Amino acid sequence: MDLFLFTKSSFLSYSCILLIIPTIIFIFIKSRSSSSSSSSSKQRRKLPPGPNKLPFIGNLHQLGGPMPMHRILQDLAAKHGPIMHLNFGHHPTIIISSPEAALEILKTHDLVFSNRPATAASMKVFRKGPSIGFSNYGEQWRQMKKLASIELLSTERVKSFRLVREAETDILIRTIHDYCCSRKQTVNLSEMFLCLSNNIIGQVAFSRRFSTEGECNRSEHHDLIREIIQLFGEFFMGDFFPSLGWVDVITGMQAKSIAVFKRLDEFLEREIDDHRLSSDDDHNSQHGEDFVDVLLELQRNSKLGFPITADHIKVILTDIFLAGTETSALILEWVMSELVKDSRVMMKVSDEIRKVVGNKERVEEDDLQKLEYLGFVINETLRLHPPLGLLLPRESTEDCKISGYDVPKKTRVMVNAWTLGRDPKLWEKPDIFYPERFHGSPINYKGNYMQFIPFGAGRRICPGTQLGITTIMIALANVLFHFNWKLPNEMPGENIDMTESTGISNRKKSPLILMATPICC
Ligand code: HEM
Repeated sequence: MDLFLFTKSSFLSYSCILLIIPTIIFIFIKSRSSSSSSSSSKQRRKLPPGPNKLPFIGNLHQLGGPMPMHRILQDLAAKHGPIMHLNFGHHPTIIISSPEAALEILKTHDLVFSNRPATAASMKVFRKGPSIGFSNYGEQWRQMKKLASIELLSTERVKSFRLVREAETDILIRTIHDYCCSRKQTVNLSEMFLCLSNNIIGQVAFSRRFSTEGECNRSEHHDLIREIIQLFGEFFMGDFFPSLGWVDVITGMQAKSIAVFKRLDEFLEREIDDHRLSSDDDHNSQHGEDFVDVLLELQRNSKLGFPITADHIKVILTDIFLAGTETSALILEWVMSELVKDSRVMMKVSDEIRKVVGNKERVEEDDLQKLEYLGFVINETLRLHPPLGLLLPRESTEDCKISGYDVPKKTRVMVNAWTLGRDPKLWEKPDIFYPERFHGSPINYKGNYMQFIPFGAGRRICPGTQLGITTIMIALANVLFHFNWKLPNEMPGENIDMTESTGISNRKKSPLILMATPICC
């Protein structure tokens, strides 16, 4: 069977259509004929699949399309079972949708499945050094991940950026206030949340804001990050059919990724040079050291026992920007969408915050631990809307058995975290947004409960969990403390558009535009 989903056309310039279409038809015919010839040769040889062989479902050539990939794979899993063998182009891939198999991949055989398959985009963006998110497992990767986890994203370091998060949240609240009271306008929360998380990461990494206070206009940097993230979701022919990598030259995809990478490289180079040139006295950030300071200091004192080059520094900063900006913003977008849709939960969580914070001017980070229901609301959103529905793909380094099936070396694996979070065998009424389900439940997002793995699990688990969750909690608590929210034009909350976009991250398709009413006026 061939499952052809070929609907995304943005990357095709008109002149390339002439070339691409015959190529696709050729591949289609070739893959059909090879699958039918192999099945007829199987019949001829009368070789039924062995007991350990994972049945082959078909070829999936997903180039975007109207449905997000995690949904397509969920539909297929409902038909073919929770462990499927598909080919993505030339790459044998298994898709995991059961908690037992996920546990085997992410925990029991974590080491075997700790590689990341290289993609055209990752090779361009990370061509200079070992990326934490996209490199294969190995000594260099271990060093980089340890460096990020201990020196940049540790509990202590995350706490040290508290003033940054609180100050940026204040700016967000002032901006919303200005929109709804002075300008009498609706609020584009999607843009504002992206601005917020971009500025928090900008401050934490470089002591720099990327947009003017009061405006959420898109800065050059803002657009650059968005373009890189989009690049990871784009179709590169070479990723599916390595021998057809030349098609990416003709379609302009290769030039596009080189150009984006060059802009990123120049931007990082400037930031690092500025930090090198400015003495400690000049350095006037609100929180002491930023990530570039920490990395330059580690480079100078060689404390880590391995050399850190300028390229290492750039790669780590790129990882953090790519992984840390959009993820937090899109969770905030989904939480607010779910709350507007369900007035009961909106009221309950807002009441909790207002009761706990009382007469204070704002919610501070010390208040967050008292906001139990807010925590449940965030968990429930992460269950229904994990930003990376398929986590990040992995690849096996040796032959292995999963749920009794043979999985050969170099097989790609995708774990469908989105499906696991909505499995009716694992969750009661899974499609209902019901934060109370986390009350008294031991289930958390730390990678030990396979039905709930929004941050992944095992060696490749997200190292930015704490920074991400703290950013989300402080922003959300303040947005709910200061304002009441509803859809514009008296539209009932249940009419909100909850359609998901396609691409690598699970965003809302349409921006979240709401009416805010300040509590104090
Ligand atoms: C709050 C929202 C976030 C979510 C839901 C999230 C989710 C994820 C997921 C699912 C993965 C892949 C895990 C796997 O393959 O098992 C990942 C990896 C990663 N995340 Fe996050 N993330 C978030 C925030 C952040 C932040 C704020 C940072 C850094 C500032 C960050 C840095 C990374 C890095 C570097 C990796 C690659 C880890 C590796 O491959 O070893 N993330 N994240």
